[in-house]
Amino acid sequence: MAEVSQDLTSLRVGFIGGGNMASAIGAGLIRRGVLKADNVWVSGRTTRTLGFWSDLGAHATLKNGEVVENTDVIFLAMKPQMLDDALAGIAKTITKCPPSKLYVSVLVGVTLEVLQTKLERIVQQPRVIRSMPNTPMMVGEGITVYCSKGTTANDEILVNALFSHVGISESIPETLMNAVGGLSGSGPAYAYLITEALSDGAVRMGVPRPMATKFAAQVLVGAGKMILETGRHPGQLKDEVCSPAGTTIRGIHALEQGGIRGSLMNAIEAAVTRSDELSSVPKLVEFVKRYFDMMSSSLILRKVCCSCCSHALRYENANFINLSRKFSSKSTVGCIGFIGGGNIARAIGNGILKSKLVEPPSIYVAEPYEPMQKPWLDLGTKVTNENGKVVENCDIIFLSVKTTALNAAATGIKNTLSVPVRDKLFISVLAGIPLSVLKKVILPVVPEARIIRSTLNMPLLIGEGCAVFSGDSSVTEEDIASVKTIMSGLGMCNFIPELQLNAASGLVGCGPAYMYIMIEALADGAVKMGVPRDLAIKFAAQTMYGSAKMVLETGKHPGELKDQVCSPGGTSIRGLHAMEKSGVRAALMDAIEEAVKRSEEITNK
Ligand SMILES: NC(=O)C1=CN([C@@H]2O[C@H](COP(=O)(O)OP(=O)(O)OC[C@H]3O[C@@H](n4cnc5c(N)ncnc54)[C@H](OP(=O)(O)O)[C@@H]3O)[C@@H](O)[C@H]2O)C=CC1
Ligand SMILES: O=C(O)[C@@H]1CCC=N1
Repeated sequence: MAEVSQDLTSLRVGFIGGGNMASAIGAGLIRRGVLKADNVWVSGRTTRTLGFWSDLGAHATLKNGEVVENTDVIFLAMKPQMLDDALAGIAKTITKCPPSKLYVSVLVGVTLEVLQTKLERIVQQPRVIRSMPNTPMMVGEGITVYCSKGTTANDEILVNALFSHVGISESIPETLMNAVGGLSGSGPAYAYLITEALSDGAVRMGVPRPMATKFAAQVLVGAGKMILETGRHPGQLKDEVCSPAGTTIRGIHALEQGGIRGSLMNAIEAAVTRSDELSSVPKLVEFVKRYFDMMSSSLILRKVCCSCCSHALRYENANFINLSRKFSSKSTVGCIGFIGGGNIARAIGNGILKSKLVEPPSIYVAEPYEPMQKPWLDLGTKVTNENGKVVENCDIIFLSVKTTALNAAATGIKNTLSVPVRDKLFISVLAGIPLSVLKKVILPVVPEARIIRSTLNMPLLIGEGCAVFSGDSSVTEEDIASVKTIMSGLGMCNFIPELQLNAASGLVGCGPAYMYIMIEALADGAVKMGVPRDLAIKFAAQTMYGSAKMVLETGKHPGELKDQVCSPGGTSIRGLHAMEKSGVRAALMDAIEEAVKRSEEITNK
């Protein structure tokens, strides 16, 4: 396996083709300090992408031969249909005979056999690795699979080390390359489309656009990471988000009615079919001809409007979002209580303990159901049947019972208090229950209680949650600081007006369940095309996670990021077409609408 710590700063790396994929790999590695910009050489057919590389401090040239002469590892990073042209470019511009070099192809569908045969035109016995990376490498969360021919063990170790610095990297048999590529290579495009559609659904229900896109991306980050870190089945994780007769199951129903699983499987099959087509040499030749015909007419267009066509990926100039996810405003919190010790309470409790905000004995949990008590006892927290005990001992109390159990929880407090209490901060996680109702139920039992209403999601468990809070004027600045401190290790935290809370919860609270079934469906699609199940689930989750992180870290529109994945006439656009035909966007918007309607039903009960 790769030695990720291996020092690669003296390695000289070349890219023939400096577009989207080369930028994701090369700029990702340079920005992480893995490669020195001065050791990177990049060539293009035109100057379109070269300015980006010069600005980065790399050597940019129109001569492919210069790249081969000056580097040890050469990435072939042009479109598959431009391979012949690029190799001819090397032969034409080389000034001295290239010694043995390692070639790494990122070309979708082009087999090792074809690569080797073609490379033999310029070098004897070429060492070649066929790889399939993806663009979230730019933020260090890519996936690369590769296979090789004629290489040495050191070549594989080196390439694995390079790719491992910017994400997951695995060697697989060549027979699986197209199938995995349909999931991981094209997958970011599906994930961006899903992000955009979730954001549209939330906007439709009244959430402002920047908030909707940020929450949608964080839901993908959290869900993907939950699968990768817990190793649990996506279906199991989905079940934990779906309360009986709750909001999420309504959303899931809408997704299933929209045929979401079939549609995602279709997307993978369509992309893999296109890879298989690109692997077939006669079809490739025919495609090259069509491509050149199209290119000659688009070159005329380019002359007319070259300023607007000349945008390459310019990540360093991109409007990076300062997420301020981890709050620095530290406020001290005393003991923290939970009335109701179920899934979401455990997610919060685990997160609090993981971030070492308090020790386990400072957490009090009232939970009557014995099997639910066990995990809390195992954590070393104090567990009781008496709600009153929790309220007496804690200043901040999470109300985390089922929505239908609110009145019973308040009665439970009243009946088990040994002394009168007042002036506590309650944070309700009950979907749909408005502040007015919460106050009516809590204030008679705990006078002067300040109440915050929230929607949180399960990826809190691994520090990648998304939480939204609302409170009225009784909630103090100090309360807000305490909430932010509690949330500091749990993920993204936002205060919003109560009016927007139901709409946001249709995305934030329920969203992970939508993601889990989509990850499961993407994995099913890859399994259908021959990828082993464990790899398929891991790659599907990582693809979702990495793509969502791209949206959050680059601040670019998901549509723009999606375009960077979709090569003209390539595999990803085939997959997207399959998804659009089955109405995936409408299904996702319906899911949010249904969940919000259910929240409103609960609110108005
Ligand atoms: N985008 C993605 O998400 C992924 C892409 N890939 C693979 O990566 C490869 C590149 O895709 P992508 O980066 O998106 O495409 P881009 O169009 O963004 O980049 C292609 C680059 O190749 C250059 N090029 C074209 N012909 C030649 C030539 N004869 N000599 C030197 N350079 C040349 C282009 O220069 P110019 O602009 O001047 O024409 C451009 O810089 C494809 O093979 C694709 O299958 C694999 C996985 C994911
Ligand atoms: O769409 C394409 O063909 C390329 C390969 C995988 C991702 N983008």
